[in-house]
Amino acid sequence: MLRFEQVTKSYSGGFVALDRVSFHLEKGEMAFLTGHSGAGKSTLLKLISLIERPTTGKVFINGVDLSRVSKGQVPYVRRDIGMIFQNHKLLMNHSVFDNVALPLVIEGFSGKDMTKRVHAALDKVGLLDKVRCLPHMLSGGEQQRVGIARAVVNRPPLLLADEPTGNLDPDLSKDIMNVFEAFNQVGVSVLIASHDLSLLARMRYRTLTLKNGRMINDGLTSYGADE
Ligand SMILES: Nc1ncnc2c1ncn2[C@@H]1O[C@H](COP(=O)(O)OP(=O)(O)OP(=O)(O)O)[C@@H](O)[C@H]1O
Repeated sequence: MLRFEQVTKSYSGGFVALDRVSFHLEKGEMAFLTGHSGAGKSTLLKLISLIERPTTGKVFINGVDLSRVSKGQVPYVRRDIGMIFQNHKLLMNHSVFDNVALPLVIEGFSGKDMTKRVHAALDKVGLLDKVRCLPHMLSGGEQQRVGIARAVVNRPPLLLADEPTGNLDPDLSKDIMNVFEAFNQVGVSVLIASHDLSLLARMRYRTLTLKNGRMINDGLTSYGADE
């Protein structure tokens, strides 16, 4: 599904944010990406979503070499990726429906087709009853779930989340993780960047650990939260 081969990313000025990183995320796999602040987590996600390009090395999604993807083809690659952010970037003066529908509007959907898909996505995150609300009428956890519904509304095979539980208390974080697990159980590949070590330890998924841009660990978490 997703493969990094010896990927290095230097930003202008020469700072090396990622240093020869290699890993493979299988189709239908769920994994965490962790590491200290500045370790390179967001940079790694940006290389997958083509916000940034590697300095050297290659990134593949479903066998497609992203270095061969031209600027004009970027939107087509992004269709296969659902992105979820910590601050969920909702349009605050638009309804929950409009926020979730946005990716479909961009793709040219309208009418019943669009409504059906938006309702299905909101149903999956448990927010069908909030469809007419404005985001400010929702709690932080609910707003995050709207962000997830928007990310999955065009049914991408890969979900990327950057600190999706950053502002949430442990119970709400667990709710959000349950939503990701439910998508994973129907075959969606999921990669979640998080520095919440206790959450990672509770979840017991494969964890990729970055330190100063190097991948220093790839395996089950061993933070020992509930041993
Ligand atoms: N556009 C940029 N130009 C120059 N340096 C950058 C740029 N983006 C990130 N960096 C640097 O690259 C390093 C890695 O940043 P990145 O955002 O990937 O880290 P992170 O692990 O996601 O950190 P955090 O957990 O704090 O979000 C940092 O030292 C950062 O300052």
